Amino acid sequence: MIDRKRAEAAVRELLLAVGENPDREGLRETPQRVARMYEEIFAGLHRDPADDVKIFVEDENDDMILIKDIPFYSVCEHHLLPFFGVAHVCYIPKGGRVLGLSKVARIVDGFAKRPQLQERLTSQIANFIMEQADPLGVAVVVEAEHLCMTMRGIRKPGARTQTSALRGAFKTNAKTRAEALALITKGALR
Ligand SMILES: Nc1nc2c(ncn2[C@@H]2O[C@H](COP(=O)(O)OP(=O)(O)OP(=O)(O)O)[C@@H](O)[C@H]2O)c(=O)[nH]1
Ligand SMILES: [Zn+2]
Repeated sequence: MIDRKRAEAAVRELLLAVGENPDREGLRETPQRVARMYEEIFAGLHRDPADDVKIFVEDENDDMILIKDIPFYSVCEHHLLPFFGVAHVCYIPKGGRVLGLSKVARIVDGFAKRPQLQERLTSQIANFIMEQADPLGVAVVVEAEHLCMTMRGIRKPGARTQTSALRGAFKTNAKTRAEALALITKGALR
């Protein structure tokens, strides 16, 4: 669990360090509030993503399944600023084993709610689905905007980073990969 008291003390210390007065009216409850917020936005550190898995066996279904535009909010581990966007998760079930649709979004959330790197978020989702559902393949594409690149530093608002992780058939079979990437990037479902 997150050590709330320690987080509160650290936020108070940070306010002092930046030259603020943590005892002024508007800031008095801020350390508690921020500590509570960290419990929420870093909840994935203390949850087993396997708890979010539910698998159904669906008649030897081996057709591609794409869950598109799953919104997520994460925190970049370099600056502790948000990065956010959408994840697209595509997989081909094996032996009819399909994941509950909402569970895919829960898996994305669980890995997003930690100090993260976009590349690691992308590969963790793909690896986890491979381990848990043992599908023929998984393709995960994540598109995000990083506040550390837009509100500070290089300041390039609108710059978006796209990362992908391909496993199984999506890695080995160019046609399967092209089909998935076309569905994802062309917005066939929009
Ligand atoms: N690969 C990758 N880089 C990231 C991610 N989030 C932030 N970064 C980058 O991490 C790098 C950290 O660079 P540093 O030079 O250590 O930090 P900095 O001086 O604050 O860098 P600037 O952002 O360029 O001002 C920056 O280039 C960020 O854009 C991510 O999810 N993946
Ligand atoms: Zn950053």
